[in-house]
Amino acid sequence: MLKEIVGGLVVSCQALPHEPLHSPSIMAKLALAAMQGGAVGIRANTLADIRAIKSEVSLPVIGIVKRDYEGSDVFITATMQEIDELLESGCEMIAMDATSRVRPGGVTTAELVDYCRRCSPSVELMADISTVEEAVAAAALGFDCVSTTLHGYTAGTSASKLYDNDFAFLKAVLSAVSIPVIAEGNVRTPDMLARCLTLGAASAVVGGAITRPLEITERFVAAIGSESA
Ligand SMILES: CC(=O)N[C@H](C=O)[C@@H](O)[C@H](O)[C@H](O)COP(=O)(O)O
Repeated sequence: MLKEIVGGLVVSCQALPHEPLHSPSIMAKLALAAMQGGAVGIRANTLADIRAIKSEVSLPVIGIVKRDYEGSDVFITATMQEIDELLESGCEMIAMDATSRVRPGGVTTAELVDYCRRCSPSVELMADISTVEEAVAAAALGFDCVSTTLHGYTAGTSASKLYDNDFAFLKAVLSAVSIPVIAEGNVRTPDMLARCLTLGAASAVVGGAITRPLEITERFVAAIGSESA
């Protein structure tokens, strides 16, 4: 999959149960629109959504399963159960939380990588990281690529956004690891996407700015009146 997405745009098609577009068939249509618009890959959540997307588009899919567990902040592909669901989905790449946080049940990220490699060696693995140290650790564990997905979404990084200081975090990760780095998280405009690729990101994943109309509407509404202020 990595080869197919280098230099291109991956569109994340996700809607959680509390979101208006929550539905596998809607995610499949969003993926179709993304493909027709020129996306080279899709990122999607849950076995049901991935199945629906795969029946609608031919693009490779980065699969995740978001599930909350008591006693752990890890929610993106946290345990072997989620890995099993993704292996069943036929996705070409599995993304999992690769932060330094403790996983549910005490399973380690290294054990999950090992499990994926044994069960399905052809499925590529993406490490969703939040810090440079986690990116370095993920490369050492044998992940095929790292994604900046969780930068800004952990207790230690919540004050930061990927685009701060002209993508300073992305630059730091790019200089720290030799495996491909994917820019993901708050890439909100075409100019931002272009900047990430110019800086050396292998690809970028864009979600909300394309597939979450509620978020897009809120941004427009927030601008009302701001010109005169
Ligand atoms: C932090 C987290 O849960 N990120 C999730 C990871 O799959 C998705 O909710 C994001 O939409 C995705 O990372 C793309 O980011 P953005 O929607 O900002 O372009």
